[in-house]
Amino acid sequence: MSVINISGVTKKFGNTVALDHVDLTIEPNKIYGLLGRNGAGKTTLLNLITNRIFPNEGDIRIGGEEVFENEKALSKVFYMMEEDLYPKNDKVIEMYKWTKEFFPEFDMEYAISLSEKFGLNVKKRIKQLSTGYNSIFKGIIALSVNTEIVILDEPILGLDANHREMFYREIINNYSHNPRTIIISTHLIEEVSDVLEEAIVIKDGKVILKKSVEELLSTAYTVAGELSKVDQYVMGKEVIGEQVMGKFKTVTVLENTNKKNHNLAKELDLEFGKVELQKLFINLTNS
Ligand SMILES: Nc1ncnc2c1ncn2[C@@H]1O[C@H](COP(=O)(O)OP(=O)(O)OP(=O)(O)O)[C@@H](O)[C@H]1O
Repeated sequence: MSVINISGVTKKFGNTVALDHVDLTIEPNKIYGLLGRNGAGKTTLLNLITNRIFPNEGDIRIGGEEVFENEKALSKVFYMMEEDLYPKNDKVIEMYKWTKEFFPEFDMEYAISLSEKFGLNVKKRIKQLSTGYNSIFKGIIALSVNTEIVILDEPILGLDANHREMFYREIINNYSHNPRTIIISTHLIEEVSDVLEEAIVIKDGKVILKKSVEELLSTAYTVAGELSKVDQYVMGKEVIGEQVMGKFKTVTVLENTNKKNHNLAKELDLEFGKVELQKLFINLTNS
């Protein structure tokens, strides 16, 4: 069963092909990371899913129904956009009330308790919020809205390290109480990697990968130790990153670990480690 179904979708802006025959299935109750370099087509895809723009070709369905001017299908989705669309003169609390009118499942109590937790004064006007607090405000709405699908486009824009950590923890906490489909589009891949179950990588308007993060991380590993021994170890293997510090070297190898590798590493006194999602992403999207 899928909640979002995208088939053969192409979107052009003049001569720019922002999305090129994209097929994608989003399953229920998973946290997805939508990853891609600048201009890859992430926002275009999210705008298409939420019917803000229309494809030149292809079909987009939510819960089996076409999204085009379909209020019922679209009411299942909440889209936290990077853009700021809230009226600047209104107060945070007024925006919470306004959201509840459109999304009756909006949990006001939770929104207010989150505001306290993050130190967001709900009596402030939107225009008085700093960039970070503006993201917190939008993030709180997204977490409280209780739609079947929640889309977050760059949700941690301007947040300091503490607030980012708090926000990621809150996503997991929220999801464990109320599993649903969450799609997070972000550039801060390493930070969000523990939150994600599945990664979707877009490159030049095409979906080049859709895999569980666990599976993805098992496709590579790091190995570290004395420089010459590491060089000996990686002979004939595909290396996608390396770091040298004096006589010490760490490399990222693109392959599954196996017993043979483990034995060889042991012989050479090398240590295995986990690859970072960011490293794999760079390798996938670099060329
Ligand atoms: N309204 C528009 N008019 C013209 N070109 C557009 C428009 N929106 C997007 N594009 C182009 O489509 C391509 C995909 O853009 P999109 O905003 O979807 O990328 P993105 O992956 O969200 O990038 P970023 O990470 O930088 O936000 C880019 O080449 C962009 O310039």
